[in-house]
Amino acid sequence: MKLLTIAASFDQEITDRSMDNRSDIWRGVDTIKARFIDLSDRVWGMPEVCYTEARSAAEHLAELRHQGFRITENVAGIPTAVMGEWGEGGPVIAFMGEYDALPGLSQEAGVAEHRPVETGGHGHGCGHNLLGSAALLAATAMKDWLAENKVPGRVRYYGCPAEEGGAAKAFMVRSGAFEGADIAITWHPHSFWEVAVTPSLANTRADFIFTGRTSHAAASPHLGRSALDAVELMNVGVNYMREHMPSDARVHYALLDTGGIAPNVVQAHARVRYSIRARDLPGMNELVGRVSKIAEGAALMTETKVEMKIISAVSNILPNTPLEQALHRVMEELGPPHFDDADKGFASQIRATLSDKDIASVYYAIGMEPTDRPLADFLVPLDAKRNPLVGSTDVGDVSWVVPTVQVHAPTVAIGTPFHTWQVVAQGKSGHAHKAMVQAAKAMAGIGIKALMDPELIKAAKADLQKRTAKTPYVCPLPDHVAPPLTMSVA
Ligand SMILES: Nc1ccc(C(=O)N[C@@H](CCC(=O)O)C(=O)O)cc1
Repeated sequence: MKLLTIAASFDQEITDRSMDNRSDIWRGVDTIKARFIDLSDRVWGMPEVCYTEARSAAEHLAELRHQGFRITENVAGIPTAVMGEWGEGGPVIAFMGEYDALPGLSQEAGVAEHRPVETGGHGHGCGHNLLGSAALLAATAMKDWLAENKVPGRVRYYGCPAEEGGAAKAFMVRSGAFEGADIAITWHPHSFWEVAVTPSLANTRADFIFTGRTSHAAASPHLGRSALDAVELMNVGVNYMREHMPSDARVHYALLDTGGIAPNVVQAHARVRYSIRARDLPGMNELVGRVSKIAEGAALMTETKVEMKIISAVSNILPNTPLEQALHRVMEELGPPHFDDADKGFASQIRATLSDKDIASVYYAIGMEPTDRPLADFLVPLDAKRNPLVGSTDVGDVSWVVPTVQVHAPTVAIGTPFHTWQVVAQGKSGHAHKAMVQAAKAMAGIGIKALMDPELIKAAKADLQKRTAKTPYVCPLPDHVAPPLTMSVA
């Protein structure tokens, strides 16, 4: 902490001192950022999907050890989940990182054309290489600041695997891993520089496993009962349900087992995975019930048997107004990343691979008319007239038990759709590195603000209390469901 030279009034003193804290911590981020940019690039180069992030988690663990955090491995019984804590007493500020990749998105870095490194290989199509590394950078800068200024307080870094479909944070919340945290801070790569205020959908992934009876499809079709027919009928039934569900609900499916490759063998087994999403848990549970009735109907029609197996589930995100407002002020003070001509040049090449609709769609989400800028150089107003187009995230479950806030930082050319090769291609770019450092500064900035201002933590907790008073958190994971550690290898 700097000694104060100008202090016109007590209020002024508080403001000036907290400004000083933030500029100190931002300098701290700059001092150590190179290690974390390297970490992000290394994780980019070892893309590992859903619960198989052994090397990526080991990289994060090694950095936590190097920085002197107290380590908890195997969080919630998940081998690729890790937690580090540093400090004593005071409030507990939690930073959450991710490092899982996506299947099928292998792509070279730094080129503006689709060029897989390895056909069918994985890739960081959601930018989680940057996500985990910048969250660890923020946690480390905060730890250094606490050490230097001898301020009581604890900082935690949660290394969270399997955000893409594995709901790791929901399992971690269920196991009590977030107990004791006063606030939770994270970020996500994005087109824009803003406080993340868009809601997310509660989401359950469930497999419907049909069993029939095999038979010769020409000689004795009347003796066979087709599990594949049942899957087809179930999908038709669900497609008819669509008209009669809330317009913001989403239901989609993937065929995991179609029963074999021979049309002349009646398919005795088939499996379809559903993702069933709604704006809140009661809405989602109702839809899960309806989809499961349709599955039973399909089994009845085909004289097959059906078993429903929940794979994972996440809650919707609860906003936190005091934290969002405080973070917005921090991001205003900090400003967007400063991109240079090389950054803008590469982003313009990526932009040329996008359609006008891709670009219009992200501007529509923040209620703005499209511009020609390749990269975001402005802060989206907190009260922008948003038209959110939303997915789901396991950050949702954390937000129900700990006041949570998230940064969006512009790691990609404006309009880049996520889960595409273009995100992977930009994952080690100059603009992604600058945006990840800026995200770390915003996270460390709000972290230090909360740590030094007990009123902010109190207000954040009161906001959470108010939002959950009538609808307490009920974990969407049934008790018997364990983390689906082998879901991506099955
Ligand atoms: N800031 C973001 C957070 C999540 C996602 C995302 O694509 N999540 C997946 C994961 C879904 C889940 O966890 O249930 C999805 O919506 O399909 C994208 C941006």
